[in-house]
Amino acid sequence: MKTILSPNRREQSATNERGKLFSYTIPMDPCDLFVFYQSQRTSSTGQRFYWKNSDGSFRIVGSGIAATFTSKSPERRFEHIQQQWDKLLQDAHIENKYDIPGTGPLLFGGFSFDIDQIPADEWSSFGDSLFYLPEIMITCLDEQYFLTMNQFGALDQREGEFLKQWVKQMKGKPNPFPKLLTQKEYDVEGWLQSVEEVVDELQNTDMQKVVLARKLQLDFAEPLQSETIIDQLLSEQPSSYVFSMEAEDSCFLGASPERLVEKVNQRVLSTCLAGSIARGKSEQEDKKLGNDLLHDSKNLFEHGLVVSMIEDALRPFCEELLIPNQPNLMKKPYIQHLYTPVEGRAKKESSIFAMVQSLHPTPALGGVPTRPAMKMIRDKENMDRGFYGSPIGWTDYRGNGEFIVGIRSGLTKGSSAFLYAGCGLVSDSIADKELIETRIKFQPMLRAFGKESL
Ligand SMILES: C=C(O[C@@H]1C=C(C(=O)O)C=C[C@H]1O)C(=O)O
Ligand SMILES: [Mg+2]
Repeated sequence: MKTILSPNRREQSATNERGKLFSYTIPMDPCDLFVFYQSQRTSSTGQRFYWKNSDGSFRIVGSGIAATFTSKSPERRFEHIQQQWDKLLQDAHIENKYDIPGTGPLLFGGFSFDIDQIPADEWSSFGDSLFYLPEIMITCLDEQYFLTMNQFGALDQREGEFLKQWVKQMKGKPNPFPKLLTQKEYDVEGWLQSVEEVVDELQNTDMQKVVLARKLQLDFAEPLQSETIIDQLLSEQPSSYVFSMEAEDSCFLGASPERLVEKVNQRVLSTCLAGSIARGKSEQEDKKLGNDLLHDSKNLFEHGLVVSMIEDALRPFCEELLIPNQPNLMKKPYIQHLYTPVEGRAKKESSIFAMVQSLHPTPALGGVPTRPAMKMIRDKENMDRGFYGSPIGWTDYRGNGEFIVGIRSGLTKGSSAFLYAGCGLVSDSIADKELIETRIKFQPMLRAFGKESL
């Protein structure tokens, strides 16, 4: 069980009990949220986050931490975060005239993949659950911009006006990458062996799917700056979610194609994503590969398990749920996936945290049945996934929010980076093919770190 909280963090958690929250939202002129993130390097490194949704219509950036939320009880972490959040909001003073999701007090953060895995040093700043209420936040929805400030103790509203003027003048370019010293692909032979062992279990037991991941380590000559990597992700993966969350000297970041759940008012969206194939070099080859994927029984099975689980997990929270019978293709640079969109109408009382809890982990990252698959991953993967493959996202004080699955992602810590990629194993998986699939999935993050390929 993990109980990693630095003294610093514990102190910040205590601010939750420090008094009344004052939150104040004002509209502002258009600005570049990423430039704002960069500009906060000196004042707020380790306390920033960035988020862009897949079509770019919604972006948020946060800087400075007004309060940190963690949970002392890993088994009840989803409820605990929710309870602390509700308590803080109960007597908060909120001035927000705008009915815009993602404005006003908002929590940004995520949960680790598996509370029972032995924690790795590199994830020590994240723990089992970590959420921030930012001091300063800029929200952009459909090109409307808002500034939110959160503080314990009364706020001087003139500060907001001052900030707005200051943001207008910001410019900047991220620093170039430091020199790459070494690159380590962890025990490939051992991983292939684990795949064989898992496939053997899948052939001889009731287990149907297990997702096995692996990691790469890159060591640089100097500490990494998260903006250098986000800048690359924003230009190279424009149709994915791009996210970053800093914690002390670490940053979890990535460009994920996979929405776990979005809730705005009563509208619920989720994504079933599993089953993969490379992109073609020509349009014709690309079409052929896509078509092969749409008809491949191994991939369709891998995908179908995700669809049924998501359906079962969301059904109790929704009055209505719409799920197409056949998957589509989702094409991203380097990879194409089988994709089934899910749409629903939430019951009035359904909370996004409860939905996240019931969805995590879907068989896109865990397996079927969930518990034995999780144990298999714990035993065979030989690593701590940390926040990789986990829910990461935001929720506002009105209960709107969105969480994605933190894949195509990596962690920076000081001058090191750890990249993660996995694949869904079923009974007819072939180890070498699955290895190639993980190589393709590493590609976007490797590029974001300035590398062409493995
Ligand atoms: C596990 C990852 O991706 C997941 C696994 C997939 C697969 O095995 O086909 C496809 C999409 C994701 O749900 C990853 O990118 O690391
Ligand atoms: Mg796969």
